[in-house]
Amino acid sequence: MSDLLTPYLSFDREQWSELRDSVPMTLDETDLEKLRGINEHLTMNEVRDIYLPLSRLLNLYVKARKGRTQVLEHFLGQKDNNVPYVIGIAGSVAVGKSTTARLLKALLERWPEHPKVELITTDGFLHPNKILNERGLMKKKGFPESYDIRGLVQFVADVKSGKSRVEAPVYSHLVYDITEDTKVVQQPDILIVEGLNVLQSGMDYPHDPHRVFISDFLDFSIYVDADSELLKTWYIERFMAFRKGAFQNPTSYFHHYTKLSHDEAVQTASGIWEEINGKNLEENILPTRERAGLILQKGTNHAVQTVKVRK
Ligand SMILES: Nc1ncnc2c1ncn2[C@@H]1O[C@H](COP(=O)(O)OP(=O)(O)O)[C@@H](O)[C@H]1O
Ligand SMILES: CC(C)(COP(=O)(O)O)[C@@H](O)C(=O)NCCC(=O)O
Repeated sequence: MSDLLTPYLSFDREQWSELRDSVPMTLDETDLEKLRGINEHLTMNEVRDIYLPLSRLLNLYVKARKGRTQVLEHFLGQKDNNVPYVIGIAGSVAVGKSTTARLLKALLERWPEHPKVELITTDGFLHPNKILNERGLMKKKGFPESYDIRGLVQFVADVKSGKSRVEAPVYSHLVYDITEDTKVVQQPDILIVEGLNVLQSGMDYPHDPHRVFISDFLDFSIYVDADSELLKTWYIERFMAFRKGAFQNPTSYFHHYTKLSHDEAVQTASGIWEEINGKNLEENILPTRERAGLILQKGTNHAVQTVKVRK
């Protein structure tokens, strides 16, 4: 496609990082400590060059949306309704959605216009293992049929409609199932919804067609992208790190993986990637990429190489 015909403006790393000159914010030591806590592998260069300009752009979008809402409220003679601004973050398993979401939360809540930023992950809306087992879907976690998509859409719709208190179920990667916990969202200034399915539509759910999608309630969306070979490597690396950490816990669903040799464990992770997550990427996630308002394209070491912004 010629550049003129693409709906995106494309910035290479250098061009994008130059936009940080217009970011009237620096990071102090407390901020840096907080950001380091999000992910030890995250480099501060990456935060400064890529995510600070991104938080600035988002801040401008939030303010513009607020202005538009105020026009409507003025027209209707209403007071400020405090409707949250909703940002969706999509992309493959292991691309870094969760890290991106937590980082953006930390950066966005530093802006005085929107100090209260909440984060929700769509895995809370996976069906519990009991249902997945009954339906023969245990090896389809993350595929459209593994989610209570109506519950998820209703949740986002409730938050966006300004409801004062909305609850979501919580998934645990450790027990590999839905827990008894709930996540309560109470009228934040910004809600970040992170999950591989946030840009999917009714077409992606032929078993349960629905007319209202998550995207109907998103004010902005980001797709985090990388080549599938890299994604597979990152998935295996994370699996190996979990093996040394969380899987050691005897209550972990994957505790038995700690008994495998190094090579067997790599084989296992590679198999899960091929059979489940890589397949889901090709079939159900990658086709939604061009629905995003902004695409972050990562290269080796998670360094963002290109940023594409919808015109
Ligand atoms: N910006 C980053 N820099 C370095 N490592 C990262 C970055 N983002 C993610 N990672 C690493 O990549 C892996 C996947 O990240 P995660 O946020 O858990 O992905 P997802 O939520 O998409 O499954 C993790 O091991 C994480 O530490
Ligand atoms: C829970 C997930 C489906 C991701 O869900 P999301 O938060 O993106 O909705 C995924 O991390 C997962 O567990 N996939 C199943 C195969 C595996 O164990 O990696």
